[in-house]
Amino acid sequence: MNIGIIGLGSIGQMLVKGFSKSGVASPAQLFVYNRTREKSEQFQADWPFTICASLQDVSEACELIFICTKPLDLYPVLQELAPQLRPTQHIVSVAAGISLEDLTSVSATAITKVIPTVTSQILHGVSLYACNQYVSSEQREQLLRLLQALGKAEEVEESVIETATILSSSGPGLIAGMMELFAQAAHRKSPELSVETTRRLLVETLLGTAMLLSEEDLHFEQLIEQVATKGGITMEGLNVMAEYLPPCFDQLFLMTQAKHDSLKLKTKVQFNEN
Ligand SMILES: NC(=O)C1=CN([C@@H]2O[C@H](COP(=O)(O)OP(=O)(O)OC[C@H]3O[C@@H](n4cnc5c(N)ncnc54)[C@H](O)[C@@H]3O)[C@@H](O)[C@H]2O)C=CC1
Ligand SMILES: O=C(O)[C@@H]1CCC=N1
Repeated sequence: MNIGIIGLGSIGQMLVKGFSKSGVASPAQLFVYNRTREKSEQFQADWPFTICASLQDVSEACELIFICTKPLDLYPVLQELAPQLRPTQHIVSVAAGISLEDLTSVSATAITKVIPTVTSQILHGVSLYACNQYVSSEQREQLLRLLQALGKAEEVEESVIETATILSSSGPGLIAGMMELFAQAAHRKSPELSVETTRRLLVETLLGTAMLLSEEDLHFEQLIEQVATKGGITMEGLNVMAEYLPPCFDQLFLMTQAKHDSLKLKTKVQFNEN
């Protein structure tokens, strides 16, 4: 099956790499359209997909089409595609903050909302997904096979997709942000340890931690028990985090939800005005 990718930014590129590296689809099966063609040409050197000259070219060639533009650039793309869609085609929107209801209002055809993650370029991470009522079981299976090649796939209700997005999709950026603050604090305490060194120590620690949790199927609490010797040092750090981090994470969810909501308002205007 040919797969269309519209928008070759972080997520479009992740899909090209992930599908190709996993072998679930070869570059020959990928048809890419990006607003600026040069970007596609540069990327094509490593991943020999087909560059399309228009949305129509993608639509003619592909049964499954991922729209990977930024949320505010999605409406015009879907609006142009809608009249030419065949009943067998399946559209995937990866835009955070655009509801299936709004998407389906433009085209009463098979549409799935997928919230991917950049970590899927190395075939790890979770893709969240929710399908509309027009997606057939065969289309769902086909998509699931692709998403599972990128890591794990988890079907979620739209009512919780925005909270889950912060964990699985914003997560890599947020974790990197936390690690940078951790690295900087270590350097402030011991300036003779360069920030490069503190970062390097943390990356390896992050990798080992994730692998241990996953391979031994440990809960966070079980790992904490292994590390934090009773009456020892780690417990002091855990106590500080227990005091200061819950309000920080509550605020993080508050602010990211507010951003989701304002994005939804802006995109809803586009969908309702037309
Ligand atoms: N970056 C991430 O980790 C995640 C992003 N998303 C969603 O993925 C979407 C894309 O995000 P990014 O890849 O980060 O953005 P990006 O800005 O890196 O990429 C967007 C791409 O779309 C292209 N584009 C814009 N209008 C176009 C059009 N009319 N036709 C063809 N191409 C067009 C741009 O040239 C650009 O290459 C967003 O809707 C975002 O909400 C979802 C989950 C994770
Ligand atoms: O930051 C963003 O808007 C996108 C959606 C989730 C992850 N990245």
